[in-house]
Amino acid sequence: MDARLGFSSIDSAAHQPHPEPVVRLQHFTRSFGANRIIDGLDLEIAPGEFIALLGRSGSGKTTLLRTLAGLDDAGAQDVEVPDSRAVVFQDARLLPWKPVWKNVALGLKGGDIRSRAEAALKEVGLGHRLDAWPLTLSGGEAQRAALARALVREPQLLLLDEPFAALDALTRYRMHDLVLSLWRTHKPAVLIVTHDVEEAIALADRVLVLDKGRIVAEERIHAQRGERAGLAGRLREQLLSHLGGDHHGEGVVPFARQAEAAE
Ligand SMILES: Nc1ncnc2c1ncn2[C@@H]1O[C@H](COP(=O)(O)OP(=O)(O)OP(=O)(O)O)[C@@H](O)[C@H]1O
Repeated sequence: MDARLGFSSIDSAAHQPHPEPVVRLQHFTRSFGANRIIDGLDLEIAPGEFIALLGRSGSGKTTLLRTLAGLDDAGAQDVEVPDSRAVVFQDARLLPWKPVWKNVALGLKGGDIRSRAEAALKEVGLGHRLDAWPLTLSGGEAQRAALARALVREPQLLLLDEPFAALDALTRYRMHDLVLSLWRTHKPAVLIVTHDVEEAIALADRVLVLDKGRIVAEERIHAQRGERAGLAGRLREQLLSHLGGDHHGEGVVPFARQAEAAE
């Protein structure tokens, strides 16, 4: 580990204890016709771990997320995931004919559904919009409602597919704070798909870079989230180099080793 920068290659993390993973993919492959979109991918996610998945357009991020979400039946037999999962997409996907609280309560079973939905909406800062119609919400509010709808189910795995991509920068930063606070409270494992390297660095315990359906780089970030601004520059450059690079099946390249070689 590079103590100055607060991040390390996956090699140095090998000595840490490994709790039983909530997600396990072993040599997972998914093709559409002749196109292999996910190519022999190995992935384990620990309980409560926060993972960011970066990758260029078409690298297979959404295909992987849909697989983990159970939205893609093909190959599902090779995929170990928890039963309790929830997904938040780039668009909030609220039903416009139901008030916000009913959107959050949709599909809930058991007693006092309204108060559970209400508590979730208060937690995301929407306690004052319980009876509002979805079309009257701002983009940020709609995503808050989508987060409430996901978390009211107390998922073990929360999947976020570019959830803040359509928001302005300030709203996005607020959503980052909100997601981190919800994550600390509810402790799901999280996988966020994003194009935004800063977002990945700000949020994740571990950043993966996907290219042509393979993980070509992997980075653990140890620094406290409030102290990440300083390491963003160098890590950002390294992650960007993997997003723009041509990998030809080299496998995972630990950044720290590359950094050492460069010094
Ligand atoms: N149902 C499908 N049928 C055929 N091809 C598909 C299907 N779903 C995805 N693909 C193809 O798989 C490839 C990867 O798509 P995917 O949406 O996973 O990429 P992505 O990394 O999420 O891209 P983006 O960042 O642009 O959303 C693309 O070439 C896409 O056209």
